[in-house]
Amino acid sequence: MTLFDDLRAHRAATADRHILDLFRADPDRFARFSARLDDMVLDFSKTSIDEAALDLLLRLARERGVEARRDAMFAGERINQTEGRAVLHTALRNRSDRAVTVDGQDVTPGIRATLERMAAFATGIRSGAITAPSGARFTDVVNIGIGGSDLGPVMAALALAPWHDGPRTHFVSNVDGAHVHDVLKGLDPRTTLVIVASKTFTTIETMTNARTARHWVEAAVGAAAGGHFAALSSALDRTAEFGIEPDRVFGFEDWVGGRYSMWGPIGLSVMIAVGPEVFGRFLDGGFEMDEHFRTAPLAENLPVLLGLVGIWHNNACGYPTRAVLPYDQRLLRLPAYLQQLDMESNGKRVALDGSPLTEASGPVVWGEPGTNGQHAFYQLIHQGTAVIPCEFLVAAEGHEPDLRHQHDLLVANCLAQSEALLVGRPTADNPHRVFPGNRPSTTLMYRQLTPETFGRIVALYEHRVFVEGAIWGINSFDQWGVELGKELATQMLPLIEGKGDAAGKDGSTAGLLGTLSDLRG
Ligand SMILES: O=P(O)(O)OC[C@H]1O[C@H](O)[C@H](O)[C@@H](O)[C@@H]1O
Repeated sequence: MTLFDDLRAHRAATADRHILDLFRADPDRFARFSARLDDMVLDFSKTSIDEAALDLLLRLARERGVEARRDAMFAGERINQTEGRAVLHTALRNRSDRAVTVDGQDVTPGIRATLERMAAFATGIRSGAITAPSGARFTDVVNIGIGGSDLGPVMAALALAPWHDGPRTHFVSNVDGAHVHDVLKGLDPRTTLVIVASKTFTTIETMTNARTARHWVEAAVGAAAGGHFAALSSALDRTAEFGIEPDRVFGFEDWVGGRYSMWGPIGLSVMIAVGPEVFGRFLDGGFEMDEHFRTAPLAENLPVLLGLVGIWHNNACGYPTRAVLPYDQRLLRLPAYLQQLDMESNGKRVALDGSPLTEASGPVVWGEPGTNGQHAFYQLIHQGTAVIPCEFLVAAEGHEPDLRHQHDLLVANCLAQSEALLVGRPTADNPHRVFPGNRPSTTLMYRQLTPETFGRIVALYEHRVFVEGAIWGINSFDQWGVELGKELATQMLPLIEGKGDAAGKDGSTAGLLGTLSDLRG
């Protein structure tokens, strides 16, 4: 019997019990099954986790070595074994005097120097001291990147909108020409700064969009186009090859994973939008969560507890998905961001040693902001046959004092939804109107979506993914599963261009290639 088996046995023995019974039996349940970091509270009392389950989960975390692995990460050990790399995105937001070493070398001075260069550049663009070669002020910034070089900055630009006082920011990610076309269509190349964001500087979508943007700028300003470009990458040889001036290149090391990279140079577009000071407050928030994760006892540790809730729902209850439901419009892109963070990190089928996993790993993560989701898919959450654990996020205060009544309505809806999921309406004269209730949710409540809070939220989820990955014994920091599609796309392109032969392709693919050529005439 493993602890996973014990958890399942405990779940089976208590499956008929209503979560409301847990509240009846324990008036302190909310206090006992919630945790706090400053003005942020994680409530997981509306789940079926009881004292015995929590004990087992905490034992599991210890048995699976979560603490040792966490310490190894912060110590700069090469815990990303399949790529032979350290995992040190936390170093990007290390606001302390502590050295962070990789192979005996303190990486902090390099990180600080890059951050200062970013700040000088961002300040220059914002003040107009750095202009286009013509002397024109940059009014718009276009970040071209995809995956980890896009989702974080896109999410942050919206989350930090109340602090946005710099040039307008735009994002191009999809290789679909519609994306770059539609974004550039509304802009003036003479006053646009293009930031090419790519850790590897080989990603075909980004390189293709970057070349398109280059032609667009060149058509307007000719040889001065170089002065409209900057690059964010860990491949400095390739940025030079692309023709980007070295003083416009902001580098980072291979121990920053793409989906963990928004804290450093990949965040430049955000820093230009909100300024280095506000960006620094975002880093402060991330650092605060790091310190908490490193030092708080497991039973009070927010990322650990959120991870254990995930393990309970996935491995003990067998719920294969979880919904992230921010009642915070400015977290609109959090679910998309988490889809990469969580599913690319923990969507794995083998353990660190290559042996097949015997436990289910990364669940499907999905969601939309409330209240919009309520008018779309909540029907299934309340009355569908699948149980979907819901993760609500909500701020006590909005940023629009004049619209306090709307914020009150927002918060009322958030609390009403978790209450409805819990309590349900089990008896009704019409079965179509029955709400079974007893459906689990967590709520993360914070005072306000400040830059610090936003940093804490992102770091909370990063470490939650870490905790779950450590418990499953997988490498959360590689992503081999994205490679095959890339390779096949490269091989497919000549066939799409009508230059190759579909012999050897499976019947469906050959059929679709035939259809494509028919449709194209
Ligand atoms: O930043 P880049 O090197 O361009 O990579 C962009 C993205 O593409 C890859 O396919 C990976 O799956 C992602 O983890 C990465 O964030």
